[in-house]
Amino acid sequence: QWRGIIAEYADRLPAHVQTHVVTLGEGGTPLVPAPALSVRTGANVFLKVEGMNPTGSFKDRGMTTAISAAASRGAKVVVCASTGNTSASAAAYAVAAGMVCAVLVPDGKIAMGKLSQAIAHGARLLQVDGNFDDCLIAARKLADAYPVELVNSVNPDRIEGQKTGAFEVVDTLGDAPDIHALPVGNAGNITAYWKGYTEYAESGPATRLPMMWGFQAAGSAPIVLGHPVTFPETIATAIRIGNPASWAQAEAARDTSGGLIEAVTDEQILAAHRILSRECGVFVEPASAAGVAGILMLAEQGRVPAGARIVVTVTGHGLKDPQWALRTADGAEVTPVRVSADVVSIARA
Ligand SMILES: Cc1ncc(COP(=O)(O)O)c(/C=C/C(=O)C(=O)O)c1O
Repeated sequence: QWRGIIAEYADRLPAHVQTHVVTLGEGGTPLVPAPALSVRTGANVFLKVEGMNPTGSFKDRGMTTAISAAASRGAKVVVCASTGNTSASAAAYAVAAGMVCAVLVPDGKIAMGKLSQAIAHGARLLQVDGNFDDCLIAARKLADAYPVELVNSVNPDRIEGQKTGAFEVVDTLGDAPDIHALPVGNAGNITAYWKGYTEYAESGPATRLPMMWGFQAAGSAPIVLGHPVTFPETIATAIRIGNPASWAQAEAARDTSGGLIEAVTDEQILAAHRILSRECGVFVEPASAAGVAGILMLAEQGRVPAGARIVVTVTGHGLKDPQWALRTADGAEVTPVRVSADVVSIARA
């Protein structure tokens, strides 16, 4: 029985997250071979399916550690800014910890699945008339002015939890991959994976380090452009972030690993989203497909080393934002059937 990432990686996590453990069994997510992507890229591609976490995204890895640390300090209220998944996760773990949770989300720019989670868990929802970046400024002010814990990825306990994704990849594959690709929004996740890979290489069991390949949405690509984006725009609302909190750390991961951070268009994201569901059997929300869009783009440019072992983190479940499957479906095949009819012959037709 998987015991959650704090118990499974206790020797790799700080003591202060272990005195009062709050867990929903996060982590231990599937590493799925993706032959359809291997054929398309000429590499050997695996998907780290983070939608299989308790609240449907990788955020749970960092929330178990951040909320556990807050609980050990006797916190009663947690607050976070979010494009949706952080708030869904914070709301669930706050309930598990018996805490009150306040979330600040950009008005009208949060996917329904995520909003439903925050509401279901009884979070205090503050819809900010602005973007995620405005929400984060407000959340920081709240945490400065009141005795509430800020659980955004500026909180180092979040990064500590999220680095376990890298540990699991190495524990499953036997070593680090040649390349690790993933979406980049607030840039906590690329920072966390790089931290995990370097720790596993320093003291073993990894014998090597991957290149980190991060991908931003073209309409919301501050790190690619080299300056903040005041009005970020992308259908991948989870990564619609113009001024990443972990900007410098993401650049360090890119440069130290000899990797890259580039942009993919919404069209490329939606094409990858569809390949994942129609050819790999993995249903993700749009932002989660950015890493796959990225390796497909680089393959088209002849920049994917032949036979390279690539792990792509797909970060959130498709049920978070189901409209993208419905809207782009090419007319779902619906055949009317009367119960009395000979269903077999109809199905065969
Ligand atoms: C599905 C999904 N994929 C990728 C990202 C980008 O990760 P970071 O680069 O670590 O920010 C997010 C981030 C979401 C939030 O930032 C939030 O929930 O506030 C996400 O939900």
